[in-house]
Amino acid sequence: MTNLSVNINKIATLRNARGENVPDLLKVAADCEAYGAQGITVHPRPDERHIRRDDVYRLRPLVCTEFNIEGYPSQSFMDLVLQVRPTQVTLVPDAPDALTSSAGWDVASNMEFLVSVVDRFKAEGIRTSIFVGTDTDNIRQAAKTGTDRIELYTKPYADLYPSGPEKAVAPFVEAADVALKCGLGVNAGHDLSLVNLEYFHSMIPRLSEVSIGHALICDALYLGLEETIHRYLNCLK
Ligand SMILES: CC(=O)[C@@H](O)[C@H](O)COP(=O)(O)O
Ligand SMILES: NCC(=O)COP(=O)(O)O
Repeated sequence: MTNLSVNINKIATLRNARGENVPDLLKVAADCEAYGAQGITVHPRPDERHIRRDDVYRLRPLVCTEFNIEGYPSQSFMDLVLQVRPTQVTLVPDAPDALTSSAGWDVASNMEFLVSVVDRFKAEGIRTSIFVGTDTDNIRQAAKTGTDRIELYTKPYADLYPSGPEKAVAPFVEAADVALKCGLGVNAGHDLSLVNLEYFHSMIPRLSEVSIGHALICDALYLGLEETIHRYLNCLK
């Protein structure tokens, strides 16, 4: 079964626009779970452009599905995660000023660092996931870190999908196959949408989780949050 984890970053973006509490991030998270989402994802970036550290603390007691925190493992980020103890932490190689995540880790070049971070989180019982591209040698290196899972960066798939779904998904099918054979769980995310998700899942049915935010929240502006979440869940059946 592939879990849908709703990334609520963009709810925080809208909330921050007026400096008050509308929309209420915690209510949206609870509603996403009530509508069937199997997880909530947040990406507290250093500049707190959307999700703030305080949001992460306030969300923790409320999230009753899987709580996934994404970010670059700076000391500040690690301290936050170790205090909050989510279900899963997803390690992302983003620079502090990155507009959004735009690449996975070069694992071999960061092996010692990633091993130490993975060890620290796993010692506290927090599931680990490393954000990577589809390069299969890099995925084999990721397995050597001891991480529980990888998360496949799916923007390249989303970009190519309109011009050729089969060509777009092929590297991801191979990458997932290699990861699973290495004993890794496989998550996926970034720019997945109602346009491209069902095909992606049909070609990689053993995905553990997709984390989806930007497109889902945009869809909800037209369809409503409950209907939108139901449509995304239907893509994962
Ligand atoms: C790792 C990943 O792909 C998502 O966390 C993405 O980076 C969302 O971040 P923004 O919502 O800040 O674009
Ligand atoms: N890990 C991907 C994520 O959490 C959401 O990415 P996006 O759907 O906002 O592109």
